[in-house]
Amino acid sequence: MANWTDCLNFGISIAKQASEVVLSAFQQHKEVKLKSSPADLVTETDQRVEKILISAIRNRYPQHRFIGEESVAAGERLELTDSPTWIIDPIDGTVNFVHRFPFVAISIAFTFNKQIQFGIVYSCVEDKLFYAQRGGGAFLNGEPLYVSGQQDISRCVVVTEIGAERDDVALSTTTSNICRLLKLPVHGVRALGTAAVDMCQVATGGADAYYHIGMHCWDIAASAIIVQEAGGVVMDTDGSEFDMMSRRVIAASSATVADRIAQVIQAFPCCRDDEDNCRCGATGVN
Ligand SMILES: O=P(O)(O)OC(CO)CO
Ligand SMILES: [Mg+2]
Ligand SMILES: [Mg+2]
Repeated sequence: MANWTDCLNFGISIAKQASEVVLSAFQQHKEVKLKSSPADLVTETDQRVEKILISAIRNRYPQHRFIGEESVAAGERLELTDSPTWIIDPIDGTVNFVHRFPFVAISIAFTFNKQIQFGIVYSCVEDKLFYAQRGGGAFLNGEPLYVSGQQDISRCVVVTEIGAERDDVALSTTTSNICRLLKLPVHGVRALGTAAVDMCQVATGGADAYYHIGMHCWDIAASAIIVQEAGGVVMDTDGSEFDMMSRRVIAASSATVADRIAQVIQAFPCCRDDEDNCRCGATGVN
């Protein structure tokens, strides 16, 4: 079996370099364009960082393939094959980036035979580097990470996002899911504005669970393996096996907590990332 450590180390080094671009633009005025909805934003820095990452990786690994948020938004086909593939979100938390709310991350996952081999989430402003390689444990700035192990939903801090979908069905489902969780009760519900960093909170034990319907593979693939390698559970919101293309995810400190959240929340219709006519995330509103 291939050992992808060289790729992981290269990914970490280019994520750190690219974060300099994010940080130098962070305090500046940004030109903002809309994508799939008025809450789905893109800036020149998102596009620039994705180009920097892809060209550096392509230079070093010319045979590898890519799924990049902004390349897909520009019309590139989203297709996961068995080839080594880098799944890139150049800025996870673009709304935060635009507003200078200090949680923005570069998220890089790597798959082979369609299985996630490693994940890197670099929370740029916090200078926190989360990473994990399959079978090798999860780390934050070099220190091992462990989930809380919490089994009791009524003692959980649960992280989620409101998301970019603002149609009536998505909004009412999203808000009623939060109400149902609060009534269980849980200790609290939180949202940092970046799915990648949200999920990494579960890996640190600072939160006990994360769930969302409507995120894309580039938002969640890297942090999914980080949560799993920290001892957590990642599954679909319907309780089935995690599928990064399904746009539904629960990441939790234990199977008990994940199952309880799956029982409580409802999903709204959301086309799969790898569906041919799914234009979710593609430039539609400008
Ligand atoms: O900022 P991005 O990459 O659009 O991602 C959002 C999801 O919509 C936050 O995770
Ligand atoms: Mg994102
Ligand atoms: Mg992004």
